[in-house]
Amino acid sequence: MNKIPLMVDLSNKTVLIIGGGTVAERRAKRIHKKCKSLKIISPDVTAYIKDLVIRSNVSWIKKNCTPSDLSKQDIIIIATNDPVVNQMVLKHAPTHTWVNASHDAGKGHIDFPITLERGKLQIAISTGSSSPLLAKKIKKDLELTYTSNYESYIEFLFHVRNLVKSSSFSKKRKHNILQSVVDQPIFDVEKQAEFLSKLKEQM
Ligand SMILES: C[C@@]1(CC(=O)O)C2=NC(=C\c3[nH]c(c(CCC(=O)O)c3CC(=O)O)Cc3[nH]c(c(CC(=O)O)c3CCC(=O)O)/C=C3\N/C(=C\2)[C@@H](CCC(=O)O)[C@]3(C)CC(=O)O)/[C@H]1CCC(=O)O
Ligand SMILES: NC(=O)c1ccc[n+]([C@@H]2O[C@H](COP(=O)([O-])OP(=O)(O)OC[C@H]3O[C@@H](n4cnc5c(N)ncnc54)[C@H](O)[C@@H]3O)[C@@H](O)[C@H]2O)c1
Repeated sequence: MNKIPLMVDLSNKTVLIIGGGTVAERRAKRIHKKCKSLKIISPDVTAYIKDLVIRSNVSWIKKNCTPSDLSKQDIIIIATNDPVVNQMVLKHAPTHTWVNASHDAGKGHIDFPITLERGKLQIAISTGSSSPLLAKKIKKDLELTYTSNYESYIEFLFHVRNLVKSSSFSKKRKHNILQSVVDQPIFDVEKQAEFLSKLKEQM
């Protein structure tokens, strides 16, 4: 296992998915709003992908993939059920392109770990392809700890941190405030607003 977790901005990246089945659909769902463009090459696609093509930046080229389709892409996701095609893409993908090999993760440069999202909080879980089902179970466990009220709490922490960073408080005081809102979490939205207005008064 040679991979490390990274947060990636795809907003100026072009993505190509080869295949239009279950895995392609999962990937398309996850990234279509985040990347510059998303192209899908496959003789057929799921109903969900067809709908995406109608209402978003996703395009579908209805054909079998060939080596000449692989140039000029920042990211290529291999998601066909044909081992010969999957192998062909691995062989012909340009060297600068990041490849996700959903049939055999070890052959690609990037994986799509399962994630738990609570607004700005994102927890990605990888078992290094040992057990995607364990990753799914761990997500379920974490959902019980990081409940939906973390979404507003994370937003609150974001505002506190920005205020503290822009303040002229001493380094020690800045640290104490940032530590206190982690040690004593405030989940109540009204109390969060009170905390922020008191903080502003002190600035
Ligand atoms: C958690 C979840 C999230 C998601 O995909 O969104 C996810 N796989 C899920 C399900 C699942 N995947 C597979 C099965 C069949 C049972 C089994 O094989 O165990 C099932 C079970 C099912 O379908 O219910 C087969 C499989 N998966 C990968 C390979 C290739 C390989 O292992 O090399 C093969 C063999 C393919 C083959 O045999 O041909 C690879 C990946 N799967 C990952 C994530 C990433 C690693 C996460 C980690 O490190 O733990 C990685 C690297 C992603 C990537 O491809 O970048 C998602 C839950 C979906 C949900 O929420 O319902
Ligand atoms: N990474 C994961 O999480 C994961 C999970 C399950 C399965 N898999 C693996 O991912 C691959 C896809 O699985 P799936 O469940 O989405 O399969 P699927 O059968 O639902 O879809 C396969 C798609 O590939 C298309 N295809 C076939 N030949 C093609 C070609 N020459 N060019 C372009 N497209 C072509 C088919 O038309 C179909 O749309 C398989 O290799 C499977 O073993 C990965």
